[in-house]
Amino acid sequence: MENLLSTHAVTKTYGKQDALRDVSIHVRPGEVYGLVGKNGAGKSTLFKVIMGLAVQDSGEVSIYDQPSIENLEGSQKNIGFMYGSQFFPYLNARKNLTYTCKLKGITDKTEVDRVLKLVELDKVKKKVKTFSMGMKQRLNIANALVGKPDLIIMDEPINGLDPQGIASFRMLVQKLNREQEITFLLSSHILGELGIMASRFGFIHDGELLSEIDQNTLLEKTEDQVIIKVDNPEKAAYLLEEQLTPLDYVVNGDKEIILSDHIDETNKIAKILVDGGLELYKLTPHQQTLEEYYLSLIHQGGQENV
Ligand SMILES: Nc1ncnc2c1ncn2[C@@H]1O[C@H](COP(=O)(O)OP(=O)(O)OP(=O)(O)O)[C@@H](O)[C@H]1O
Repeated sequence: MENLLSTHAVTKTYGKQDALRDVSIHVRPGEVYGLVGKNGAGKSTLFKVIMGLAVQDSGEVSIYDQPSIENLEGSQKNIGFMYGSQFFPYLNARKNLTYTCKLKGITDKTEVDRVLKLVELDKVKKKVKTFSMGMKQRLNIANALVGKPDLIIMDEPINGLDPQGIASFRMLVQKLNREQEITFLLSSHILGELGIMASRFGFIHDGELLSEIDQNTLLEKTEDQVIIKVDNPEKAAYLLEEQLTPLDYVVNGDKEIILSDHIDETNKIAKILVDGGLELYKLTPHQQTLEEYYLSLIHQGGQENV
């Protein structure tokens, strides 16, 4: 089995609005897959289609490489979905999850304890209404874990968490992925965090999947660069173009020159600029971030799939 979950050319429109256009993603067993896209990119719509909560206009969803429509109910038991679950505030975690078991038809009396232990809420007795955001998030995960799914899907799971909550969430996902062999499909527009959590990425923009790429390839593609800040960027660009060829650079919104080649020649670059009478404020090596990579993909209109 190559893919635990895949979509094939899924298209969905709301009136005249294209929410998804020919979106094909491939989530392999054992991955933490990060679906990256800004607000309105189509992430939630894709998840709703996968879960059967919205109906696509065309295209297919496959679970274990089988079209899910043939065995929708059976297939979806393998998926835990976290989409802003609502809990009973006046009940504790255990009672809320007992209710989830009832809804899912799970009769095993040890299931609630098993999932509460996995998220370290087994000793907590208080009502859910007194939970912190981080605790609610762990309860959300426990809720998705009920019934031992192979895949957990979470839409914007780190929204609203503080930095400490985000770090604990990341560690919990990585622990469940490693120790319980659970595959995760997560979406986020907080790219820095997703960048260190996921092992593969799908980049979605305006309803289209621009690229699918694994962590190692992403590292190769997020190029090393040099950032230069001077008093006169136009003159600096002219001097550098004159003396370093070929030269690949852009000027960002802060009027900094971002060089993608000649990055090992910082001494030479400094000399060209200073000899040219420029005031040099900054000359620093820089590794492109996931966010910058995403923006460059949007700029190029997207291409490769790896
Ligand atoms: N029920 C709906 N009716 C009409 N338009 C919708 C509906 N749901 C989503 N859309 C539109 O479809 C597009 C994709 O929305 P979607 O919610 O999937 O994006 P998203 O990437 O999840 O963003 P966000 O994080 O802001 O929810 C947007 O332009 C949105 O306005």
